Amino acid sequence: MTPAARVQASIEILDTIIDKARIKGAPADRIIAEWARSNRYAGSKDRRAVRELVYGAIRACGPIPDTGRAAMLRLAEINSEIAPLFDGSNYGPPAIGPNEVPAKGGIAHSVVNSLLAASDIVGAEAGALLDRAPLDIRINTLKASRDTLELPEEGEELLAANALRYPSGTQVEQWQAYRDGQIEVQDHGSQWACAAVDAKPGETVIDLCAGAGGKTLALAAAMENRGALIAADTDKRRLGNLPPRAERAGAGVVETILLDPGKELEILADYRGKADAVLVDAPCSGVGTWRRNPEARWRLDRAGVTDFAHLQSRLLGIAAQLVKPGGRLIYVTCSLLDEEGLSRIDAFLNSHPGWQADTLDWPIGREHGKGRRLTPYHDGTDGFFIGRVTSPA
Ligand SMILES: C[S@@+](CC[C@H](N)C(=O)[O-])C[C@H]1O[C@@H](n2cnc3c(N)ncnc32)[C@H](O)[C@@H]1O
Repeated sequence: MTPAARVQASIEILDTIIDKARIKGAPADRIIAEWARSNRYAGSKDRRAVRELVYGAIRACGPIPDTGRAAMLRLAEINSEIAPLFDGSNYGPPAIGPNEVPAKGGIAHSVVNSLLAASDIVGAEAGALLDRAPLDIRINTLKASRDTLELPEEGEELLAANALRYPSGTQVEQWQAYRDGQIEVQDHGSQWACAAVDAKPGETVIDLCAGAGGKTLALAAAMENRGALIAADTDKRRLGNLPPRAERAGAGVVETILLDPGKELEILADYRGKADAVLVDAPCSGVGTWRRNPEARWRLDRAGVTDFAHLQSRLLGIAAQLVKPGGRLIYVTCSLLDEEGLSRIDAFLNSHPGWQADTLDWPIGREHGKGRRLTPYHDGTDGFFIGRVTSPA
């Protein structure tokens, strides 16, 4: 593909991403993958270049743009190599007209900007939400040790016990250590979220919103594969990805349980009042992961945040019934909106007398309400709110 053809392909992909974002349909990643599948003439360099252009344009636009072309024109405003490629060549985009208006820049649309500001995410804190995320790995102590593991490239040592950082785009999936399950890709902040669970060998731990098990696998390693580790989720497709990952990681302690929305406690009845720890890695607006999914901000609205807050409180209520007396409930959200973070813990403590918030005294993040906040700007991690509460003994 010529550079101009790559720009035109990116514009068309952006059109689809914009349409789907409006109806909360398929995410950008899936749309790009689908384009690559149905355009086999695009080689690996083309695919990489198109991906860069698409994500560059998404990051450059604040509110949702009207069209893919307007989004690309916005990128052209900050990247001088793009405008000359609007050259009207075969397969390239038509020349830029005198009255064409690029999409707006900024962080997001005004409603989201005010939600962020209300949670004190402004200025550089807000800007860093759109940085490119580095690639963090966790050394899987079920199969390797930090002292002896040899990797093809030297990573930056991070604060979490088994974390290393590589530049964005490092192809760790091609390393033998990855194929052997000795390392997992996991954001440094997510590793700290798992540390908050403080899972120990022999305990009964429930990962109530396990998804594909990003955090479950870290819990299995902390438990040294001993005890009971239940990975539950309502999403069959996501949960279905966990068993092969657990097998690769040697995490034999993991048991998956598919939940029915609204009947979670019925399905988990055997564990009522039995768990030493329950992790609620709640569904959320994902503000803290915009570095990876920058188009997620085009899907976010006021009503969506309110819906998430209701679901988060409901899940906390379910989790509380699974925790044994004196046990721990860990609440994690990758949103930085207080309504989805510190307010949920405050509401929980108000409605659950006798429960106590624990202090997470860590060398990373900052105290935030009755929990801890990690942000891309302050900590170089995805954005997280992490809170831990202990049930009355
Ligand atoms: C933030 S994601 C979890 C990510 C996962 N823990 C990880 O580290 O990869 C939230 C998950 O909550 C799940 N979820 C949504 N509603 C739920 C419910 N009622 N009960 C349990 N899980 C639910 C979603 O399917 C989604 O996988």
